[in-house]
Amino acid sequence: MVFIQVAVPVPLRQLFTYSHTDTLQSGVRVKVSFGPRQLVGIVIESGIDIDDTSKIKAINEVIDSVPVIDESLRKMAHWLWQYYHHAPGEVIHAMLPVPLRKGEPATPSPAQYIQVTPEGRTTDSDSLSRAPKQMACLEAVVASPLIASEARKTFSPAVVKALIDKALIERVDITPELTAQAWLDTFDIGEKPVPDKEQGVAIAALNQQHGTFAISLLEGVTGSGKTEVYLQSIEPLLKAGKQVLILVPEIGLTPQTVSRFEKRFNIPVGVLHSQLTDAARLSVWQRARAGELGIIIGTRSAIFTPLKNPGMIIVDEEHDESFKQQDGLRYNARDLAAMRAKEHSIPLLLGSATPALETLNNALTGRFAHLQLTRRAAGAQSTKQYLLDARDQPIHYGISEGLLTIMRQHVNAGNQILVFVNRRGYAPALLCHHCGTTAMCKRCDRPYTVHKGQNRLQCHHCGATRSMPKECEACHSHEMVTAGTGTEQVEEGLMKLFPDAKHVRIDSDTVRGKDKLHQTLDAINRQEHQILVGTQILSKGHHFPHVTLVVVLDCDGALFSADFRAPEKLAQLVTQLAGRAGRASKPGEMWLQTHNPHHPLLQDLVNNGYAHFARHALMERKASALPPYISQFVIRAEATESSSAYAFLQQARGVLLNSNAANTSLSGLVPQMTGPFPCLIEKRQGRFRFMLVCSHEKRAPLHNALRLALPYLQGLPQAAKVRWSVDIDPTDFS
Ligand SMILES: Nc1ncnc2c1ncn2[C@@H]1O[C@H](COP(=O)(O)OP(=O)(O)OP(=O)(O)O)[C@@H](O)[C@H]1O
Ligand SMILES: [Zn+2]
Repeated sequence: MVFIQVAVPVPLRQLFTYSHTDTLQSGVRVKVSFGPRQLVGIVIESGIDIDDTSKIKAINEVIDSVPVIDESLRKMAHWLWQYYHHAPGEVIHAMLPVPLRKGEPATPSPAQYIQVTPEGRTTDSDSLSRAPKQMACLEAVVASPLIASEARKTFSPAVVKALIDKALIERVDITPELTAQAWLDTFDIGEKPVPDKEQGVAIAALNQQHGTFAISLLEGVTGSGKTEVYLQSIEPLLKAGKQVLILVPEIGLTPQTVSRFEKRFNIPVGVLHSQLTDAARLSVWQRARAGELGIIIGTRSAIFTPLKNPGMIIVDEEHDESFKQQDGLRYNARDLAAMRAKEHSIPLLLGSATPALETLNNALTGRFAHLQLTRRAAGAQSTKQYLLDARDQPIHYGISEGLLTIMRQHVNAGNQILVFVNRRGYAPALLCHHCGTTAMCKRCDRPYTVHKGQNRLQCHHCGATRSMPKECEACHSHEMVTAGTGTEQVEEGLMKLFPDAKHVRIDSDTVRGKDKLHQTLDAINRQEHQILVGTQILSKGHHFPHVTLVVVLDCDGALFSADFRAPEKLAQLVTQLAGRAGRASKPGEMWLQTHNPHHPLLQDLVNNGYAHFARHALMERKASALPPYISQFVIRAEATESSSAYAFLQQARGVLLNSNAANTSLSGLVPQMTGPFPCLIEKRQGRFRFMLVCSHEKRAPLHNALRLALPYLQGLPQAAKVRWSVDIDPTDFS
């Protein structure tokens, strides 16, 4: 009898012991009984010693003969549950594609193909001369078997059926064979520009790092040719049969990036994002694991993709918030990428025009290599930035008259303009003109956003919608008015102000799904639209060669946020938006409309640019003892009674003080705590939300304090009444 430690997918911060007749390899999946349920777990260690064996249950079934999680990923899993203080079983499940979590086979299953029959092989295809489609299909199948569904799509189901009826082709189940380094069959280096001096320096530096662990920040202004540096620095790796994993923030970015990589190297690229089916994700996982794919491009969770011959990891737009998961296992894929690169002894490249302050600090202190591209590629000029003082100006649909004049100049010159609005919908509130009562989402205590096109109200915190009220709930007056401006209203206004210009709105209401976004972006670049109105989506890495003006209608809200990261986020957004203008031959400009034209942040950003702002912001963080100069974690609690959430965190505060004081004589190990105080969004979906922020100048004692406290937190009397969670290195305080 062998005792085996298994990670079981339950929200408990521990491993569980089961028995088996033989030792099992670490990383294979097993089915085990857990209470009344049967769950799929992962073997962590075989042959452990335990004292009391009386209650140990046997493993019900061993699923894999080969581990689904290799040693390097196992080490990463271990690091994840230690560092994020998360349940091991949940960590491992998060790392696996969904079908594998359910216990389905890890190797490719047979798929239906069509192949040529002996009769078909000897048939003279001229005999089909009167059926050219059948002839083409037969010729293709003779060359190599085709996946049945794809053959039906290419040649039509009728053609396939006709050939089957004539017994020239037949259906067979074939298990796809995966071949390592299969991409080398077609690998070819397409046309590429000659790198400029700075790109050349960066590429040479990266070439030196092959086969060793190193982290580099590629800090390159928008349009400076960062992607070109990625392409040229991975070229020798791919040629040598090494795989490259590239993380990108948004799904909208993926199509453009993917085709650029595919075209350059004439190889298939594995794509991973949340809109794929489970089966498609599994297929990429299998092909990457077998070493068949040379390039894998994906969003956050792609960092868990197994690689047979890893050569390099790239995180593009590394500052992007989407790399941090904000629920469940709250990991940061950028930090994980560093762990993985270290484990595989390969380089990690972080690229951004607006690096996160954490990353920039690592580069400035020499922990990361610092590569810089200070000029735009191919002679494009940088975008000039200006502040537009909106005070005392008439405002139409959120646009001041001064701004309108500038917009007219660009529109009349036949150029495209991009209008950024920070919220979707028509207006962020609906109120009664008579008594002033605002239509509120009761579950979130927040005003509903007006969506005029749908004639509905929607809560942007919980997603709840309701029909547009005809009268005020409080006084029954029929005069309802909107307050504030969203994309829908700005679009409506622009239609009136610029009746001859074609416009398009881009926000999550108008572009659902990546295909719609992709089509819209293509239409923009074919100049089918002249005025683009939209939200954050527009800021994400798109190449708009015809845009010469970017306007930001309202950035004042972010200037006074309680979140210490708000200035950094605003500066990144503004700089990325500015980066969409003047990317080709025509110069671009950006105007920020504000009621605070003398605000130091805006002045610094507009006059000195992000690079200067960021270095200055780092000094401020240091002076105020904020990350990256200290470490933080947050305990959040939510409950239907606000007193329960508050009381739980009060008790948690006590535990953190006492358990650490009891366990150590050094009072310096007790974290500094602020709170409990309400989250920036105080209530969501009927639950009141509070947080306790814990900080310490050193990471190790901070994590140690949490480790000591966690078992007590689970047992607190209030713990059963609240939903609570721990967030390590939090980035979002909403
Ligand atoms: N050395 C070069 N010579 C000529 N053209 C180049 C060169 N490097 C890049 N380009 C071109 O310049 C444009 C911008 O380059 P690229 O997309 O690589 O920049 P980027 O820094 O990744 O952009 P962003 O971060 O703003 O999305 C592209 O059209 C690219 O083909
Ligand atoms: Zn709500």
